[in-house]
Amino acid sequence: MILHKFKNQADLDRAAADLFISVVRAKPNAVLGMATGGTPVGLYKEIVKTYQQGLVSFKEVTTFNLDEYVGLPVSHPESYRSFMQTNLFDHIDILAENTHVPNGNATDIDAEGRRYDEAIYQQGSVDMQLLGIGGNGHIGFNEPDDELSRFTHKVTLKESTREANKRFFNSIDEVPTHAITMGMGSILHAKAILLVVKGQEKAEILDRTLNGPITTQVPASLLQTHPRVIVMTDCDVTYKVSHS
Ligand SMILES: N[C@@H]1[C@@H](O)[C@H](O)[C@@H](COP(=O)(O)O)O[C@@H]1O
Repeated sequence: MILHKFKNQADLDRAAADLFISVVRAKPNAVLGMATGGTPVGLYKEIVKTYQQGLVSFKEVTTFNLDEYVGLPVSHPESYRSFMQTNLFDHIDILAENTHVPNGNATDIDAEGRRYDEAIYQQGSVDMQLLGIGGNGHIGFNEPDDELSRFTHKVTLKESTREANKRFFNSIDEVPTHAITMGMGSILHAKAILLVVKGQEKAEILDRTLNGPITTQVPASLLQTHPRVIVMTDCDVTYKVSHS
């Protein structure tokens, strides 16, 4: 892993946006893995700014989002499809048919998971996967557990995750109880991964991600096994590169 620390979130957002933009400039038909939550909002704003300056085009880009709530109408402002439209897709020249978000309203969620993985694998692999991290170490919606799933699948959200996400809803009762998420295998299949972690309250889970044992109880710790992970953060953490 490579750890980049930033003094403020504005610099972090710009650097993260620049990394994604550099991928698209090098490969105009790049496949990008997208994330939702509070963390990527600023970096999506920076990408939109650069697009509006005419410095990058997304006409040939394909995107795959990590996850979606189960049972929330797509038109709900907090569906991850709505989030992506509002924060990014509506403001750039990406083709609608090239943007993929799992369908959380599919009648057969298992079949939807298989369809989603096949769509990713048809593209070869994701060139650059963006990740945030949950307070409990989840990535996508892969929650801590004794076992983790390889493929896109349905998950029951932990109460701590629903609590963390209730700030986007009127009350906890409105936060869905289930989601569909890319599995750990689909995520780790990406050629490169950018993990963005903001806020000192996530310093401890980031430390466990970087330096702790590789464990399914901290799904993000599996990133230690991937050869090309860049971490951008404003947290006060260190990356221990040896046992000493
Ligand atoms: N499923 C998403 C994750 O993809 C996200 O990285 C994480 C952290 O969210 P935030 O950036 O709002 O802290 O939780 C959400 O529930």
